[in-house]
Amino acid sequence: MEAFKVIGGTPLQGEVVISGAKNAALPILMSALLSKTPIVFSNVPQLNDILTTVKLLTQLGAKTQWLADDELSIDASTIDLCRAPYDLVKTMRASILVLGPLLARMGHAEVSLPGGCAIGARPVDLHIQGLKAMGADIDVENGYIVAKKDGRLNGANIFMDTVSVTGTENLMMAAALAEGTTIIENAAREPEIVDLANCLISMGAKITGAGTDTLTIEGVSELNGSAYRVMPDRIETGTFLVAAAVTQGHIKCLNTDPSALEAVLSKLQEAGATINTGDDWIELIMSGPAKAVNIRTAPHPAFPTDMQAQFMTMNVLAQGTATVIETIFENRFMHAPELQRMGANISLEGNTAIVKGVESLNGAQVMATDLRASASLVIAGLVAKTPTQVDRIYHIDRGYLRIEDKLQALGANITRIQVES
Ligand SMILES: CC(=O)N[C@H]1[C@@H](OP(=O)(O)OP(=O)(O)OC[C@H]2O[C@@H](n3ccc(=O)[nH]c3=O)[C@H](O)[C@@H]2O)O[C@H](CO)[C@@H](O)[C@@H]1O
Ligand SMILES: C=C(OP(=O)(O)O)C(=O)O
Repeated sequence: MEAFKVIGGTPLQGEVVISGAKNAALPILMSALLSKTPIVFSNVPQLNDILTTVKLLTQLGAKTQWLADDELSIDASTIDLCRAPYDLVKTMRASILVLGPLLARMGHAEVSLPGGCAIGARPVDLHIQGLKAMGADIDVENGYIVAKKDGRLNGANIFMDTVSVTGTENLMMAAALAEGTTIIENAAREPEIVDLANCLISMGAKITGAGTDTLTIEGVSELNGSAYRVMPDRIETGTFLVAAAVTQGHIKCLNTDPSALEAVLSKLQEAGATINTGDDWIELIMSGPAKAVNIRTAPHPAFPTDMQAQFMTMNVLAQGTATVIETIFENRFMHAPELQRMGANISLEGNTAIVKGVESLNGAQVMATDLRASASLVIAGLVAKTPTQVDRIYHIDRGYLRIEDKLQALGANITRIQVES
């Protein structure tokens, strides 16, 4: 098994090129299932989750080909299978995103129920309810969601009880090929929703309201894509900015989009960072210890849950005491006990963490439990007084492209090592 060995003490300095967004690329690549023509996607990060997606699309009968490191061609004109099997879904929950497109295109989809994961139960009831409202007949059989519809799905008025990112994406993709108009209320407003909508529109879909809480989708009978460029990864960007802030460094993130990171940038400024931005870059300068900042996660445009763990590490070493409230996932504090093993002062009560800043952390052997928790532990390692080993980094490889290469280029001492499993 692989782990990271991190030797702390060097402020991050220099420039880092941000990759395409995992959470935008996943639904966008799945949307190729709706197109009768081949599409070339660019700015696609070759992350483990993306490779799983390519495997899934290939199993369904699509032809996929990497044309360059970050350029992928998908031809789904030939899909012939409608089943996403458990062995793929269990490694990547986002496989649920084939449900809407397959049902809309083929009138039939079988997708393994994802089950829970380290950060919470994560049900998919809203995906199912929305598709039922569009006329689908859906049952759960032997752990699989089995969905059928004779003819096209029907447009429907759908109110989502809880704001769900992939739920909104699944329904938006299904509605794009439905007969009639679908209105999704209380829709997610994340930038990745806007990116998916733009991709679908480039394929001929009629969608308005992306980025607001009401989406209107007028179904069309056929979609034909040609090319689409995935947006930059706002969470990778935020992670590098926090790493630079914690190490009191000075970095510039290139190929990114500051407008997708407003809540994160404003919290970094509150912590004492100087932030400069251009159209596609963000510079951060931190010349002293961070000030503690309170965080409350909530759907976009509020502070993203995917940045909570990284900010917890910043607060662990900050001046003062911070309250961190996680409102999206019921078990997303798994990094806290690992940070405590490095000397952090954190007390947990339900969905609230009280973090009292300490002067320094000691290195330790710690275990990554999920994607962003792993990032928070790597950041802690970058400033710990003694070496840190972060185990189970297959979590981090799901969402960060060559993170050790990018951190090394900024001056960090981090290496990938083999350890006994
Ligand atoms: C691939 C991807 O884009 N992943 C992101 C997506 O996950 P994902 O789309 O899975 O997260 P959701 O937005 O659906 O989850 C938000 C909340 O809604 C609940 N819920 C969701 C669906 C449902 O049918 N029923 C239900 O109760 C969830 O348990 C959770 O409490 O959004 C999350 C919230 O911003 C991010 O942390 C993930 O990085
Ligand atoms: C939770 C995340 O991803 P996923 O929904 O793929 O588990 C994440 O990107 O932080």
